[in-house]
Amino acid sequence: MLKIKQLDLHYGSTPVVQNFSVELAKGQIGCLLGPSGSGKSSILRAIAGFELPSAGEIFLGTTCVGSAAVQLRPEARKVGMVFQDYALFPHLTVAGNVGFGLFRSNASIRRQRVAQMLELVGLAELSERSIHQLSGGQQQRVALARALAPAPELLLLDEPFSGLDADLREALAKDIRQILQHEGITALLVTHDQHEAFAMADQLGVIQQGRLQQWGSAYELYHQPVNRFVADFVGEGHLLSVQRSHSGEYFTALGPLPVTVPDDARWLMVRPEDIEHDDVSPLKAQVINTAFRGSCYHYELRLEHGELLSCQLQSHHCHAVGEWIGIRAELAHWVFFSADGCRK
Ligand SMILES: Nc1ncnc2c1ncn2[C@@H]1O[C@H](COP(=O)(O)OP(=O)(O)OP(=O)(O)O)[C@@H](O)[C@H]1O
Repeated sequence: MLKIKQLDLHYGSTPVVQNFSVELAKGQIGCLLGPSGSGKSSILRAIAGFELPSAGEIFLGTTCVGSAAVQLRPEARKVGMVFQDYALFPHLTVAGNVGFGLFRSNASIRRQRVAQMLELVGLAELSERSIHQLSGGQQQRVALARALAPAPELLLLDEPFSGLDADLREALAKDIRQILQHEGITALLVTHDQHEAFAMADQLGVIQQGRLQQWGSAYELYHQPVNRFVADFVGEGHLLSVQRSHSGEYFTALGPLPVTVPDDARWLMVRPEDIEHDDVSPLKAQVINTAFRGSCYHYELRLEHGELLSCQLQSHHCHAVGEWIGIRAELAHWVFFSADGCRK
């Protein structure tokens, strides 16, 4: 449904996106994750038709809608957009906002479609309210209903939840996923927030300085990151230095490695769930920070020679900062990186 092939974007002579390729099948939800300024919004704007590619091609279905030579007008692309600030019209009611893009339809079809969209996003009761009488989450639903009303083939969502608090963001992300799946709409979301990305997307891409580092499922990004940047950006974790003894045995600060270690492995990735508390373990770590997270405590730990780790323990365990506790490594995934940061 959406195919982007080797896209390059420049602002003036400055390259902002380079050799970017991804594909989404019909009905799939994709997500672009990356630090501020990495080029995520520029990619959405190019898909919507607001930026001209300097190289590469953007296909919607079998039609090339954007390349250095082809630039289909934004309104001819059947692409809907939902922005960070909702961009709702304050002088129109909820229904007026949702029906805004349906100016080509006659009044009765427009009324019907607006009612259907408001039903879909769970706001049927509020159709005559003005925008300022809605909560942030309700406004976001109106923005979604407005973007869906003209039946776009592709929906682009640029940081759609960033004005909302964390709990609402995740709940809304799941609701919107259900609505999009129900309607069979292909969507591409941009966010900084990986919880939101995991709640919503089938396929995720991590971008660094305009270059796609990895495109895959949340599981692949978390457990099989292609490089240190993706490992750092997705989820939490630490890297322990891999050493080789005179006898040829590989080890880290956690002890000998019980698996085959690739020759030039330099770092081992350790996620918080890889570390368990074990009072009788000879391996000790000092608690340097704690954070209560309801179902668990999150601990930052320091090993004897200064290496850092983190772990999550059930919240009835309560260890004070400064305390030494016994720990044990229980790694289910062995992810090694070479000195240049690539996964081995
Ligand atoms: N219209 C523009 N003219 C010139 N430079 C721009 C323009 N828009 C964005 N940029 C620059 O292009 C780079 C990518 O910006 P973009 O908005 O695509 O990043 P982003 O990953 O979406 O960032 P954020 O997460 O902060 O929204 C940044 O360095 C930005 O300053």
